[in-house]
Amino acid sequence: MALVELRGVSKSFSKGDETITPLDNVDMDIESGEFVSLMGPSGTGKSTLLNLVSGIDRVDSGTITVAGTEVTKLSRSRLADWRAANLGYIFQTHNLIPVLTAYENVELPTLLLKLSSAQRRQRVELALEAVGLSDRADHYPRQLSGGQEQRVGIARAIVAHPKVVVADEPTGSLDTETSEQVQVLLQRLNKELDITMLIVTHDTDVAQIASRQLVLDRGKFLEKGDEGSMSSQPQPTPHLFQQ
Ligand SMILES: Nc1ncnc2c1ncn2[C@@H]1O[C@H](COP(=O)(O)OP(=O)(O)OP(=O)(O)O)[C@@H](O)[C@H]1O
Repeated sequence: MALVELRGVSKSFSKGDETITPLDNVDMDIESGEFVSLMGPSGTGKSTLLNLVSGIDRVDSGTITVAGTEVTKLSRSRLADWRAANLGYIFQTHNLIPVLTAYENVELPTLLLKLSSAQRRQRVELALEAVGLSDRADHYPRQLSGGQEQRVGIARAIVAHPKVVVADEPTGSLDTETSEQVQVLLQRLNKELDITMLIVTHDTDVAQIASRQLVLDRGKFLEKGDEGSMSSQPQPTPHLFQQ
C-alpha cells in the first residue's frame, strides 16, 4: 500500500447558486520517500487537495489513507491528534505566531504529543538545528528575515517527526536566492530524514526538485515525469531524529 493513497476523492464547494467541484473522483498514490510536486492552473484544487490529505478539510466522498490510517474515517478530535503526530504542513506565508519566539512557534505542535518536557525540548532543538536556526531560537518572527521565518515554519512542520510533509507554495513569497535555499532544505529533509513530500508550486524550477512531477488540470492528475521514487535510491541513515 502506498504511504498516501486517495481513492475516488471528490470535493465540491457551493458559492451562491453555483457548485464548484475542483476534485471529482480522483485517485493518487504517493510512495514512502517520494518527493512529489503538484502544479496546475489557479483554482484547480491543489490547496484543496493538501487540505484533504492533512485532514484540515473533509472529503465529500472517497477515502484518503496516510501511513495506514484512513484519515477520512477519523472524528474531528482524533484528526487533530493524528495530524499533530503524523503530518507536517508548510504554508506559503509560514503563519508564525508573532508573540511567540522561534523556539515557541516550533514547540507549539509538540504540545499535542505525549512527551516529557526533556523530550519536547530535544525535538524542538533538533528541528531548529535541521533548518540551521539554532542561534535564532529566542528571536521573534519580526526579528527574522523572510527566509528565516519560512525555515522556522519548516522546523515547526517537522518537529513531530512526521512521515509526510505537505507544502503549499513554500517558496511563493521568497526571492530567488532564498527560494533556492529553501528548495535545498526541502530536498535534504526528504533525503536525509526520509520525509515524504508533497509540494504545491507555480514555479517550474521548484517543481523540478521533485522526484515526480504531477499536474492537476480539470480534476485529473497528469504525470509530468517519473524519475522513480527517492526511496529506491540509496538513503543516508537518518541522523537528526534518531532519538
Ligand atoms: N472554502 C471554500 N469555499 C468555497 N470555495 C472554495 C473554498 N475553498 C476553495 N474553493 C474553490 O475551489 C476551487 C479550488 O481552490 P484551490 O484553492 O484548491 O485552488 P488552487 O489550485 O490551490 O489555486 P491557486 O493555484 O490559485 O492557489 C476554487 O475555485 C476556489 O474558489
